[in-house]
Amino acid sequence: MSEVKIAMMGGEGTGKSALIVRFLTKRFIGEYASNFESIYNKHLCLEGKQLNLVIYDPCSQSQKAKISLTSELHWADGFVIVYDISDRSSFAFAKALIYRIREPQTSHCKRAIEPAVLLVGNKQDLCHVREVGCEEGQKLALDNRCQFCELSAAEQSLEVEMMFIKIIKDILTNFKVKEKRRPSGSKSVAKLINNVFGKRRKSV
Ligand SMILES: Nc1nc2c(ncn2[C@@H]2O[C@H](COP(=O)(O)OP(=O)(O)OP(=O)(O)O)[C@@H](O)[C@H]2O)c(=O)[nH]1
Repeated sequence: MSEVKIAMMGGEGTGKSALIVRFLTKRFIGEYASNFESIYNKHLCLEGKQLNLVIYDPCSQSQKAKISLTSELHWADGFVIVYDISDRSSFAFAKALIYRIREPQTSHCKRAIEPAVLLVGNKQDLCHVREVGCEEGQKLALDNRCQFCELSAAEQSLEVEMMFIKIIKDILTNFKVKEKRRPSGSKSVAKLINNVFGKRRKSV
């Protein structure tokens, strides 16, 4: 069974826990504990495949502490970066996180394939006090090879589900690309070994 690991990142109070709880339980409860980090597990079947989904929800901490992302970059297959459309500073922080994930030095951490990233503008129900335009989110995502959506954890259960499905599908596509690359690599190693031992056998 494939394991899919997602890290939820973003500024304080942007709705990371609310999105996870909405996805897992279809409920919005309003207040969520934020003084400890959590790992959620869910079994699901997608496109006929059984998956074990693991979601990491960090505890509330200073933005400076969160920006390093070192352990998350080693651990996660994909990131959901959340900002609050009614809070411009949370968008600036989302941007910093995306730049950190996409910076070239980061790629050596874990992979030859860059992680899937989905940028989420949450709290769309607060559009009357909007500080970040939808097109700004779209542009940030497009410029940095991320998916994008705007939604409301408070009001939109289906959209939240679709958002998680979207990032999971992107991660599965990355797994397939990795899988395709592996056999050709091992084939060339096998060929090399054969050549060496083949030659030796001949000379005996
Ligand atoms: N209006 C509105 N409020 C929301 C929405 N999503 C979350 N909230 C509220 O925003 C506040 C913070 O939500 P959390 O889910 O705790 O946010 P978080 O990002 O996990 O917070 P930290 O762990 O402290 O960083 C709570 O009061 C939620 O009820 C939304 O879609 N609309």
